[in-house]
Amino acid sequence: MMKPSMLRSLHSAATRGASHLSRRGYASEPVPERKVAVLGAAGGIGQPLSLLMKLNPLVSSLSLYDIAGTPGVAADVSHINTGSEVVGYQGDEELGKALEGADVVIIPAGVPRKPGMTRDDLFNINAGIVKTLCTAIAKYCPHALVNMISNPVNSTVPIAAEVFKKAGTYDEKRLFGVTTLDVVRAKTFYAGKANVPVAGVNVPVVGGHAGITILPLFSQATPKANLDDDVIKALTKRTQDGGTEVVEAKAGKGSATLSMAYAGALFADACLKGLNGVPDVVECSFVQSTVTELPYFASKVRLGKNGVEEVLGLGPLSDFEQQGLESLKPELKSSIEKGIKFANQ
Ligand SMILES: NC(=O)C1=CN([C@@H]2O[C@H](COP(=O)(O)OP(=O)(O)OC[C@H]3O[C@@H](n4cnc5c(N)ncnc54)[C@H](O)[C@@H]3O)[C@@H](O)[C@H]2O)C=CC1
Ligand SMILES: O=C([O-])CC(=O)C(=O)O
Repeated sequence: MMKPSMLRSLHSAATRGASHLSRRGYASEPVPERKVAVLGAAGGIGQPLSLLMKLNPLVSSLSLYDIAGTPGVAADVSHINTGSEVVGYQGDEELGKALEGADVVIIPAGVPRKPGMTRDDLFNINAGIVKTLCTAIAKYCPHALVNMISNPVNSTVPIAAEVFKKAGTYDEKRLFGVTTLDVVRAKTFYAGKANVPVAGVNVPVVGGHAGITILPLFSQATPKANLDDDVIKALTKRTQDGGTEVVEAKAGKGSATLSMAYAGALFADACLKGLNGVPDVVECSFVQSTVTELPYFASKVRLGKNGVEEVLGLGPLSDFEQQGLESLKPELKSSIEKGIKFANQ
């Protein structure tokens, strides 16, 4: 995955004038041409995410789509002196062109929460947006890896799967709910309490992406720290409520955008590395799963040339985590079923 140090090296590459980086990896190996499409590119997440993807040397073509505002965002981002070509597409009639030939499609299109709302309160608007966009993906780039950011992720991923199944293009290896922000938060909060440098911290986060369905596994966090049970409980709650913390702080002006753009860029980078054959790329993601009895579940996933290479198991859980796992299942199950039902109406 893209480490913070890599963002620094991307920045210095960009400031050196890195046109050659679109075709060359870090070890001077030629890397394949890759098209990445961002759907919702003019939004709060979409804009900084487009910027970060423009800095990624694994991207050769960056396609920025939204219902409005993309000409400006694309013109702006295109002036950055990295190698990728940037094209903006606006409105339904340009969606096909935006998607054609895409290797990775990132979807941050949809409305964000306001204080007092749950992610599920976004369902009525975002479910329809995701359904429309996935119908076009099935038509124009059926083999792309789809990175779903739009909430409620616990329902939008099943919606996408059903749309792809109906179109006859579903491949469970290619559909991902982006839960990377939960991991990013868990790492940050853990490093603070454990008093260790955050750059070396790892924390798996499993389950789903809403409230108690977000289950950080601090018992597996590295480096190990002897944190008291009440500290682990507080860290777990803060990770579960991380999105709400930002929604409240923004006081009606939306939800996490900058940290989400960072997390989305990390996950897309991991997908590109996997596609390019880089070994041992492992990230947590909400995918089709047999890890529990639920059909979709977030856990560590090994990424490869076809997307998901292996869905990894949960590993040993503490009693507290085991309880958290049992408590999250009913909510996650009903969010998944809601998505499936909507897509088949
Ligand atoms: N998975 C995660 O961890 C996170 C997910 N989110 C979710 O990401 C979504 C976007 O959040 P923001 O960027 O803050 O919202 P925003 O409102 O700032 O941007 C959304 C963008 O989507 C565009 N859009 C709407 N309908 C569209 C369509 N049919 N096709 C293409 N674009 C369309 C809008 O024009 C807008 O530019 C929300 O659903 C939010 O809840 C936010 C943070 C974290
Ligand atoms: O909380 C929200 O609505 C946005 C989100 O998913 C997050 O920040 O984790």
